[in-house]
Amino acid sequence: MTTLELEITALGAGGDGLAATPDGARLFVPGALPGEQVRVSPGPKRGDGMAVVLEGVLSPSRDRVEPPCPHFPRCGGCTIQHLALAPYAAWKRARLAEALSRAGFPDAPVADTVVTPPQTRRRADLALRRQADGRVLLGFHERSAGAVEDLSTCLVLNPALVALFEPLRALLRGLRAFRREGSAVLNLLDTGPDLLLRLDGEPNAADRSAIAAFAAAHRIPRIAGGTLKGGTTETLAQLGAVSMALGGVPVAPPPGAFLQATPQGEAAIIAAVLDGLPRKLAGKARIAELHAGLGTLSFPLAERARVAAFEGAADAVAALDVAARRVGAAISATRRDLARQPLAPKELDGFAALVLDPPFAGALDQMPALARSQLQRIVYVSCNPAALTRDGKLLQQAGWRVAQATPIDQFLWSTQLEAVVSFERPR
Ligand SMILES: C[S@@+](CC[C@H](N)C(=O)[O-])C[C@H]1O[C@@H](n2cnc3c(N)ncnc32)[C@H](O)[C@@H]1O
Repeated sequence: MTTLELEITALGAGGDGLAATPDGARLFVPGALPGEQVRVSPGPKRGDGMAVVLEGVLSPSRDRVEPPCPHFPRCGGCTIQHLALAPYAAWKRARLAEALSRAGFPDAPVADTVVTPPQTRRRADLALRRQADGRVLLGFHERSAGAVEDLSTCLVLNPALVALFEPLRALLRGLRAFRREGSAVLNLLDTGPDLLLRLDGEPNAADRSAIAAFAAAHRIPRIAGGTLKGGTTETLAQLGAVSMALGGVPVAPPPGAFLQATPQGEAAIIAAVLDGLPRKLAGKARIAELHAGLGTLSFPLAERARVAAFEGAADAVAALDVAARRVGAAISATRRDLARQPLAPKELDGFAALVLDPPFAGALDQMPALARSQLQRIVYVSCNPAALTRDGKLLQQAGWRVAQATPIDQFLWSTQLEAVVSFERPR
């Protein structure tokens, strides 16, 4: 094929337009929208078809809009800025309906998508790269290849974090600890930005004083350091306490801690989780919460029942435990690796409901026990439709049904999709 004209029939899960060649081969057309007539040229082969290059849009969709960010479409942070918000939200809703349908729930009631506004993301994991000439690139990985898109701005992140881009580049330029590769986790807490720099070298005394001066100049209470491999972190500068209110309770997040990406997304998730619980909970009702993190859901849940919270990360569970004890919240926080040691069906007896919020991989190891348990309600917070399909199918096979499902778009203009799905066991 040299160039080809074809019609886009759908928007795929990866945000590419989908089309078929006259002989039926599947084509992925980045940047194209359903209903558009486009001209394409050959691109790389993919396992499930061929990615092609969009040469021109011959008849644009009415849903096409001008992408607002100068870094679009190179930056991997956003994939779908060229689609108007209403069809974008409908596409995300349809993806959740499809994920549940594949799990065996074709008639699941799926609410409209909760879309979060631009400039509200309070957490970013940025890639850092030093060029041969010493220049520092800071941004998200580009969609193609492993390059880093050097960001001058970002329309999804909170401006308080964007304001740190240029000063952070200047700091990194001078650090001996930063040789070629690194990453910066930027969390915006109630006490201000909280930074975790993962670099490929050891900070020396000059690095440490430059980092401390940077923290003071930009009112950053804490900057922590770590290696690219992950693992333990070290406080490099601490000018004050760090704190984040979760369900109204102040918690001290460890460096680089998981936070729900936006305050609006967090509020929508909490509302959907609480709404997914049984209508009536007895005074002494107990709720099991898996993958509790710092307690984003635990504290709101503790307003309704006693919460047995389980979490794998030692520093997160310690922060949750300290905060819960300080305010006397009805939460018992236990460290447990739920992949290696899932809760057994017997341990689940007596809970009025269970809430789980697993990482991207889902909760495959935990699902068989949940399916077989005596539980009547499971509220599943998902950040991966494929894992939700796989895990939901196990519940479907055990006779569970979907009571309600809410898509939540915390990562505006991306292909990511979060959802809160309430499963109930028919009596
Ligand atoms: C999507 S986050 C949700 C955290 C929390 N519910 C919140 O809303 O902030 C997933 C959580 O699962 C935890 N996690 C990941 N793997 C785990 C495992 N094998 N066992 C227990 N917890 C795990 C992570 O540490 C993280 O806190």
